[in-house]
Amino acid sequence: MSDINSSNTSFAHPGDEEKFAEAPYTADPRLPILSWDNLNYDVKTKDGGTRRVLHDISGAIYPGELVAIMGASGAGKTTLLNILSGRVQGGRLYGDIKFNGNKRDAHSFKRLLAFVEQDDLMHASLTVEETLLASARLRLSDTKYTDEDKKTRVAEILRQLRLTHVKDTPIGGHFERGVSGGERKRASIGVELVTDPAILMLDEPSSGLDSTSAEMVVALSKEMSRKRNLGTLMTIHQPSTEMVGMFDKLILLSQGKLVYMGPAKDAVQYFTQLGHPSTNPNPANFFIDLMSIDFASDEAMQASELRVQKLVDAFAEFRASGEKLHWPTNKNITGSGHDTPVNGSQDISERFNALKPDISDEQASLVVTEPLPMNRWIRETWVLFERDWKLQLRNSGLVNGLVAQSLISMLFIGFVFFKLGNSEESVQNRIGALFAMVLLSVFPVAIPVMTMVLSGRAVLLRERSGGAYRMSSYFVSRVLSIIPLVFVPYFIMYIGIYFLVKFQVDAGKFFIGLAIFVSILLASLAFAFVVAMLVNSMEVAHIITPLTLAMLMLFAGNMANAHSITPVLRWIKYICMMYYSYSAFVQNEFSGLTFNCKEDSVSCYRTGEEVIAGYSLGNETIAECIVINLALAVGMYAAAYMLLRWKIKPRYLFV
Ligand SMILES: Nc1ncnc2c1ncn2[C@@H]1O[C@H](COP(=O)(O)OP(=O)(O)OP(=O)(O)O)[C@@H](O)[C@H]1O
Repeated sequence: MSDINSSNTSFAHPGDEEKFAEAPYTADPRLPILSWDNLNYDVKTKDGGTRRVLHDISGAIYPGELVAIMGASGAGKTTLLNILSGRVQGGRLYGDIKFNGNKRDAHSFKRLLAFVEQDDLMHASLTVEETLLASARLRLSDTKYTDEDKKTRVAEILRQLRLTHVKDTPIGGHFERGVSGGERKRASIGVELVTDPAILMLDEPSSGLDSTSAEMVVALSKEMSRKRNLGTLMTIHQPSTEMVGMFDKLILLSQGKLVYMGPAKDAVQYFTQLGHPSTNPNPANFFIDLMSIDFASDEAMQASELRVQKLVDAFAEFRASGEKLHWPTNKNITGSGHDTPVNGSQDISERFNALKPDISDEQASLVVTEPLPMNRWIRETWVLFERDWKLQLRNSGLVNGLVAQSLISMLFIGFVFFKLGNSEESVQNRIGALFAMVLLSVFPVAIPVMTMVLSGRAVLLRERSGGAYRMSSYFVSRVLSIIPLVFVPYFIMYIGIYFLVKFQVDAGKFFIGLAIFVSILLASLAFAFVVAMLVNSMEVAHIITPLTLAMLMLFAGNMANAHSITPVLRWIKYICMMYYSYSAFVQNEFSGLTFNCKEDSVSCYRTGEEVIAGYSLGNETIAECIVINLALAVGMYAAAYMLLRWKIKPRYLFV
């Protein structure tokens, strides 16, 4: 393949030449933006063998054209799209893929690829405009674009995708009403298009949409391909006749083999020439019927397998011997009718031969395809913080839940242990109130925070695979945006409980208690992050979190005496944030207190120091307890971050 002449670089937006001058791709319509040759993909079977899922697939896509991958269920459409987008994991991949005529560089390829997943993974409570703007702010360079430029670009994309009228409507999701399915899909496309990609790939963009919305998505994809000179590739299950008419090229797959790749409008005629005249007014249904395996009986299966194999062989022969077999029309390969400067007499086999790469049967290497970050860390973190903060405030269930639970807990504890005084009974009540405070700073904090962090995982995966930001920016912004959300209602709870219960009226003790409270809240949040990063399933997380916390609670020093725990398990208290905060709370509150024991009392603590010693809670000073709790929190945040990096760094097969 010829080298790309940089002078051919085309600019997506007139007037933006300066900004796009560094675009590392050309959009010369005579040269394929992506070509692939002899792709073979094997997966492991349960019996330890291998199964070939894709067989010798070759093809190419040119700038400005819209190509559909079609085939029956299990034909290999998604696998091919994943391989071409550099998203396939596991198995063995052989062959060659070239981007712009050259071997792909994982980082720059990902930057120039817009991949729209089948599920529209966006934050439900952000509006359409906010969603696109966040994508633009994160994925466009600040040195090239001002914030105004980014807003202008988003407005332009909204207009092109016919989304301006719903720009202030939330995306919506399972539990909240938002834009329609078709609008959501178009918003997903917009999120990817803000970066000016060279290639747009869409996995089943019509799934779940009514026919009108599906047609609009395909029509807009075509319009975008033309206007922006994008090579657009989509998998599609059973498009309508109108949709088939919009595609420039079709890639027809059956059982992982290529049955046809060429102009969409010539496909019916091609099969007619092979002795299979169309039997269905919808060409897509005709192709699927022709390529499907009939499992009704052994005979039907053999007959259909034979038919498919003949089609595969015929297409291979067609490509190999282009001298004899020509396309029914002499138009260029794209068949798009747009101004493609391709020699009109050139036949398809020549075009395919022109794509022959110099390397073949190359086995894929495993790479971590992380595009390089676009902006400074601090800016990226700030954009993410702003978005997370907005998302959290709009999560009324979470905000109201945290406020309600802190107020209810405050009133409940406050009035159960109201005005403790210094009676003999007040010792038990004080102990109970302090332990309740510890429990309330752990369970009701860790569980909702873990749920919130885990529920954002799908969007994180999508954004990370597009290289929208650094993992550290995500982590820091997530932690920082959650802290005030939890701390504000819990501070109110602390103050309320302190004065209702009437702990020692002493400013020093009040603020030391507050410091202990902060340390346990930080540790609880860190614990929630560890669980959210450790597991993938919400169900498992909801079992693990309360179970682990309930186990740790046994070591907090209230239920079991810290000194008398079975030696083999005693070490657990040293990693138990509840133990340190409870110990610190008890020392802070009881030191300096005296109690009025009844005359006939036999087991009355006379001083607070006796209580601290009786519960074996004075081993570490208050300062040590706070420092250890903070160290535990830092350790857990570090562990959560390492887990995040490990989990969200999928190793893709890349050729
Ligand atoms: N990693 C894998 N392990 C095992 N089998 C796999 C793997 N990847 C793909 N396959 C198999 O390859 C075949 C093609 O799968 P693929 O998902 O690409 O089909 P598809 O044409 O997209 O189907 P559908 O339209 O139903 O989504 C299927 O039989 C699938 O089970």
